[in-house]
Amino acid sequence: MAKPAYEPVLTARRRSLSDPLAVALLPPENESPYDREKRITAELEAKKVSDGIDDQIRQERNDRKRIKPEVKVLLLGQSESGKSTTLKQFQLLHTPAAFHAERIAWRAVIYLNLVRSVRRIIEALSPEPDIFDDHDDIDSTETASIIISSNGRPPSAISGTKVPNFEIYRQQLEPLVELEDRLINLLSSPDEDEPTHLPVPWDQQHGNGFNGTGTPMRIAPNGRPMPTIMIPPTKPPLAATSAPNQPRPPSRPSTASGKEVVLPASANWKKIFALGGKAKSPKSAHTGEIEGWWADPDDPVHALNACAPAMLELWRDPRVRARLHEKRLYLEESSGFYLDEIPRITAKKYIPTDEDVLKARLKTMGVVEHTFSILSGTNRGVRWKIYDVGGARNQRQAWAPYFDDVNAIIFLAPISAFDQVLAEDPRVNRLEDSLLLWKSVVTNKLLSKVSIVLFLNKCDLLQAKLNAGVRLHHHMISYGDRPNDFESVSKYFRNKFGALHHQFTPNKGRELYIHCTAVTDTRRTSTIISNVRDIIVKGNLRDLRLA
Ligand SMILES: Nc1nc2c(ncn2[C@@H]2O[C@H](COP(=O)(O)OP(=O)(O)OP(=O)(O)O)[C@@H](O)[C@H]2O)c(=O)[nH]1
Ligand SMILES: [Mg+2]
Repeated sequence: MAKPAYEPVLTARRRSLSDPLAVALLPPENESPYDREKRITAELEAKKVSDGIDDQIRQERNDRKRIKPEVKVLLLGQSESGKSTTLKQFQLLHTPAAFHAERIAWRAVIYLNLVRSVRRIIEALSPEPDIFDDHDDIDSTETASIIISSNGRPPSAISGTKVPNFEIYRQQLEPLVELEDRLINLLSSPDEDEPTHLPVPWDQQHGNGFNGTGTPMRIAPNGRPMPTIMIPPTKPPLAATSAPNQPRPPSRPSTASGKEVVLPASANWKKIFALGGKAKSPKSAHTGEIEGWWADPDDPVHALNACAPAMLELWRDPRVRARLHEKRLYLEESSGFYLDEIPRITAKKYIPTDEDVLKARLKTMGVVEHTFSILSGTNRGVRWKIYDVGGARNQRQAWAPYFDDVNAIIFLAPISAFDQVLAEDPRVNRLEDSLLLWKSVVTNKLLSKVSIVLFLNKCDLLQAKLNAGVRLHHHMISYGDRPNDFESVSKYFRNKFGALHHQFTPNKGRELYIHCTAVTDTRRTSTIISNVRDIIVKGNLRDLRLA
């Protein structure tokens, strides 16, 4: 009989005879060929089972190596606190190629931000009271940059500098009304006045891909709302402020009449580089030169470029600045940044810089998720999921489904907003709202095991505001007569938020990490993000080990 390929007996025979187990396993001396064959078959069978178990163990070990730890972070805070800007900083740090690839798509948003700033100036300069506005000069829907007069009088009650060129400016800049409508239509989904439902998915929209009919809230398969991004509403068109004899521009479509404007956050919209009517091929058929949007006569850049000299003159007019100051309209707090960059931004071949993108304002509706992995350093291989939520009051119900599943929260409180009111409710002070929101987050039992990092944000604006002489005490009586400088004020807020956490957290052992931030500042923010990342990962790994 042929010998089996495998001869375990030989192995056993080599064992030392002083080993009792080896002796016990030796085949009997007088083993018959039949018994031998039976024994070898049984031993082969046992080896197969044993090898199978070994393979399984090896496989599991490999699987364990492949499954990297995952960290889920939720960005929380009121609207305009800087959540999406923080997310952009994470993207810039960890997926810079993707961030840069999207840069050009922010062009339309930046144009709209600039156009709105200019229009707000025109409105503020108007000698006519705004007949469409129920709240005098206090814009009920877009208060990010409105400072309520500390003496309690509405800003319109403060008479002052006249701008003799107002009518010329208004006429020269009238094309911006139409341009604004175009940009809004380009970036929005209609009938989105209050976000009771999220817009239809991109691929279900009709026409040019930007306009479609609204359908009930988009829900992802996991039961969570799908992401969208929104642009803040505007005041009525310039027509509302025009002199009685001036012809009024045509009324705006419903999407633009002070309602929210929706920009889907799907990756698709970001692929739309051409903002005009025709998509351009990258190379001209005639010359072989690269062609872009600037070669498209319908692209908004042309209207913007034509208005650039008037915009520049308006913004540089000392009387205009004086009037804005009197009316306490600080455009620096919203998209005023672009006003200092008019020639660059209105250039035909303008490509947004990283800073431009970081400062571009889009209101978030729903929840936006960003995933990345850390490829180097001590936290190599950790997978991150960051959820950016809409912070407006009617968006906050979308937060809760994420509470039972996150490892960390970065809460943003814009402490420069101590003298501002909520866009969604002008009766509510922004800082009061932040404190209440903070309290509800730190009190929440579902979040008791979650690491919390607090960003006291917009410190750059706080500094500028305090330097300009705005006094915290006028808006927060409890501040008393402490010095009105940055150090004292930021320390006061640090203590106030810290004390609420200390008093109300259900987890007394939880350490709170507080940073004073200006999340539009990439250099400072990247250092903070690295620290925060380490803290969160350490906490998360510790929890995994304890589990
Ligand atoms: N100067 C300055 N501007 C900031 C800072 N943080 C955010 N911003 C600007 O404030 C605006 C609002 O920031 P977002 O990040 O969109 O705010 P958000 O919290 O995502 O707001 P919602 O999406 O409405 O919840 C943007 O124009 C930002 O560029 C900051 O620290 N300093
Ligand atoms: Mg946002």
